[in-house]
Amino acid sequence: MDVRDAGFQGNLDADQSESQISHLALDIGGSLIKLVYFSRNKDSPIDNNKDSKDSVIEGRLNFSNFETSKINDCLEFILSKKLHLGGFRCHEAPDGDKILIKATGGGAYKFADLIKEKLGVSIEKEEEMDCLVAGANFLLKAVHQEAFTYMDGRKEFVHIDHNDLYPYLLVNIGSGVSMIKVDGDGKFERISGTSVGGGTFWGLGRLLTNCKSFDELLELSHQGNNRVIDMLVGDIYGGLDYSKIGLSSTTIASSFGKAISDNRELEDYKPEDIARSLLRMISNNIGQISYLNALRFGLKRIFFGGFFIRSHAFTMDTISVAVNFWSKGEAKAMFLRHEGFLGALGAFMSYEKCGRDDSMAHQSVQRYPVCKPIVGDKICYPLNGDLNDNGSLECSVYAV
Ligand SMILES: Nc1ncnc2c1ncn2[C@@H]1O[C@H](COP(=O)(O)OP(=O)(O)O)[C@@H](O)[C@H]1O
Ligand SMILES: CC(C)(COP(=O)(O)O)[C@@H](O)C(=O)NCCC(=O)O
Repeated sequence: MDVRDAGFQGNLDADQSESQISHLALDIGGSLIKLVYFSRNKDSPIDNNKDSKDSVIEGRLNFSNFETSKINDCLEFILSKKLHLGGFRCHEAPDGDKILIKATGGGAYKFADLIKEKLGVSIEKEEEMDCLVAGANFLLKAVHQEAFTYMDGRKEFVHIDHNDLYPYLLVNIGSGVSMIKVDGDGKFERISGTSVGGGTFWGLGRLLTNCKSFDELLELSHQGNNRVIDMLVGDIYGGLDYSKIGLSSTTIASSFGKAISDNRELEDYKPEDIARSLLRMISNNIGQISYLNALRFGLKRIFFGGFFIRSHAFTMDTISVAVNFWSKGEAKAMFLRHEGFLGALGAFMSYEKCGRDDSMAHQSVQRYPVCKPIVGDKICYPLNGDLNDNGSLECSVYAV
């Protein structure tokens, strides 16, 4: 994809018509459905010259998400914007299966029949790990200032040397957590995972604090103080560091450890403090397991994705501190601006395979431009903290 200039914008303009939208891809996970679709700029002509290798269509990649439990709202959204027409056509298929939409994640299996019934299109399933890796590689190669470090409240963009990107560890924190060693385009191995992930934080957090939304839980954690519930080294060592083994008095010795000794009930704790301890416990644990897996394979760079992160300062800070602490400063935690959309982007990129399929190349050439990452073009992003919700990425796609 030739990303010439990019910025995050709102959703589609109201007057964008169906003919301007193509390539809908879905990632239907345990918690959230992620959508990526391309919308052509109104003034960008569709180039029907199928012999040309260089026809460029300018437009935007749009990103949206819905809770998986509200899949019907998502399908209504797709219908209202006619996004379901942005699939690819398979002439050999029986009538009802002629339009196929790329989808990945467990929900591509679980909801295939519902989608067929409600949208009248079929799902072409793409493997989840393939998509995560393809999405991450695309972002790291094609989008300037995609990756950044976050430590002590400071965000620093990381220059990615395309000739020295691999190997790296990709940690996707969704409902559960997958850890993938990436060695190249399409070359990877899922080396580990843990069931203590984003679903755990949201599930336990909802039960313990009674909050009604994930954002409310994050907001609570922002205001809380984990020291009220966590048992610190200093609580055990009379306010002292345990310097012989490198633990300062403020290190958490036992997450939620004070809750056992206090004779206090759940309602005696502030929801803010519970949310803070929980977020810290889960982020710390993921950071530590990630580092141990990086160590197993000698990987120095760890990229974190998944909607759990939500560009949340405290989450990123905790993960970074854990990686830094355990690696003694050797390994680096890096985050991705499109953190939650790796799988959906990977499914989106897989439309390229359709363009290369001889049996339908003709139709694909004319109707469905194919994205080809082209590295090195500069993109300028507005730097604010709220880029990943329904933002869009301006780009050009090459029709092949
Ligand atoms: N609005 C939200 N509703 C629910 N969970 C959210 C929301 N925003 C972020 N999350 C977090 O993101 C996690 C899901 O991340 P995601 O990468 O979409 O995984 P999955 O593919 O399993 O749905 C949730 O478990 C939760 O921790
Ligand atoms: C099963 C999953 C790949 C599904 O992906 P998700 O919907 O959580 O993004 C993921 O939840 C996971 O890797 N869980 C951890 C399982 C384990 O290795 O213990």
